[in-house]
Amino acid sequence: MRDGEQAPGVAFTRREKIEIAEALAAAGVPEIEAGTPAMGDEEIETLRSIASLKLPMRVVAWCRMSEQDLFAAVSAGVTAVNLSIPTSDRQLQGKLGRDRAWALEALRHVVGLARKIGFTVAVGCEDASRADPEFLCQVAEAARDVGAFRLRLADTLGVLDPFSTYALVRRVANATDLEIEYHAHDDLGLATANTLAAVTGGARHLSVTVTGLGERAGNAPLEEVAIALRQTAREETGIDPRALRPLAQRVMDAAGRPMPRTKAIVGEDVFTHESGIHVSGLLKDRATYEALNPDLLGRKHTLVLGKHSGLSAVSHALSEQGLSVDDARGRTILERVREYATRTKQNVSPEVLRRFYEESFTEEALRRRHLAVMGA
Ligand SMILES: CC(=O)SCCNC(=O)CCNC(=O)[C@H](O)C(C)(C)COP(=O)(O)OP(=O)(O)OC[C@H]1O[C@@H](n2cnc3c(N)ncnc32)[C@H](O)[C@@H]1OP(=O)(O)O
Ligand SMILES: O=C(O)CCC(=O)C(=O)O
Repeated sequence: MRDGEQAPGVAFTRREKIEIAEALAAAGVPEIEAGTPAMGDEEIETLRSIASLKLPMRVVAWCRMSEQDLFAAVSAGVTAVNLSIPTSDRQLQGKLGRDRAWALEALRHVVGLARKIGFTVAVGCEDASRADPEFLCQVAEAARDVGAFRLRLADTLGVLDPFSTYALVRRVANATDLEIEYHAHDDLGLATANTLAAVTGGARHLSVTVTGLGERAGNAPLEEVAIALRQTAREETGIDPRALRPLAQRVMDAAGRPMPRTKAIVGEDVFTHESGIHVSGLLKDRATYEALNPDLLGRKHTLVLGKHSGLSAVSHALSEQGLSVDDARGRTILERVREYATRTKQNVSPEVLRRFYEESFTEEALRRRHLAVMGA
């Protein structure tokens, strides 16, 4: 809810954030980063409202590594904070005019203070992907010494690939007994792959956003990570797969963005089949073209008719209307299906298919008469 709402032009109302928090909890999400108290009174009140719901999840406030942000989190009534510090020299120097020694000192001071106040504290390593891994290990050691429970490694600019993610996470995870979180960005389209690589490297906490909504190209999508972990690594996340699509739609509505039809796991078309070869295979044995069982997500396969359909698809669609055709008539109808799909750029509805079926008799009669005239 924090990085997701950083997507350009996305701005949730308090009511929307509360409803999204409730939906996330209902879906089994164990933790939300619900907002940034430093943004001011409205955000603080929203965080306070979410925290007061006492949902079965940890509600975290995102803060810079500063006393000021920490006190804003106190006003927000949350019990957990992510205290973020730039960790690359580029960012430390370029945006703060600081160095590594300052970062370690600020971390010890602010995390120590947060622990005294009673917060559960995670430390966010901004731009960890461009940081010296040795320095990240020092950050981990300092964070652990002053009572943080987790270290977040953020690929803030989305520059890593799965191999470099694995190496980075492994290196830091081996050097600390803090729990490791990985926070991916999708600038290279690798956020989900990198997040899975981070798990293999030792991360047990994953920053994700619904549909991958987030800063610039966004983050790793919750739905992709949850289902990919289950399918490829046999890791259960506790997320209810059936909740993912309604959740994604709710968030897209609040974000004022259309859901891409091809969006993995939750998009309209991801279990829709048009190509003749696929449809023919599915009709014989659905396992031929099914990697992910749609039942898991409360969804089902849909067969549609279009430019790439074959005879099996046409015969099947007609049989669903109680109609049957021989191959010759089926192929006549298939020609019309292809022509229609190309001309209208739409699939053929059952009503249009029925019309093609009915008209195929007239066409045949006309063709017969034409042949008879030619013969005469
Ligand atoms: C990678 C990420 O996603 S980081 C999270 C990004 N999230 C946001 O920016 C949340 C929305 N932001 C805001 O509402 C505002 O930027 C605020 C309230 C946080 C700060 O607003 P302003 O006081 O007006 O500052 P402004 O936005 O101009 O600049 C950000 C300041 O934070 C400082 N800063 C950035 N990161 C850190 C950090 N980890 N620790 C301490 N200070 C930091 C910058 O140096 C800059 O301060 P400066 O102007 O003294 O150099
Ligand atoms: O430092 C953090 O908590 C991560 C912040 C973030 O969103 C990022 O670096 O992309």
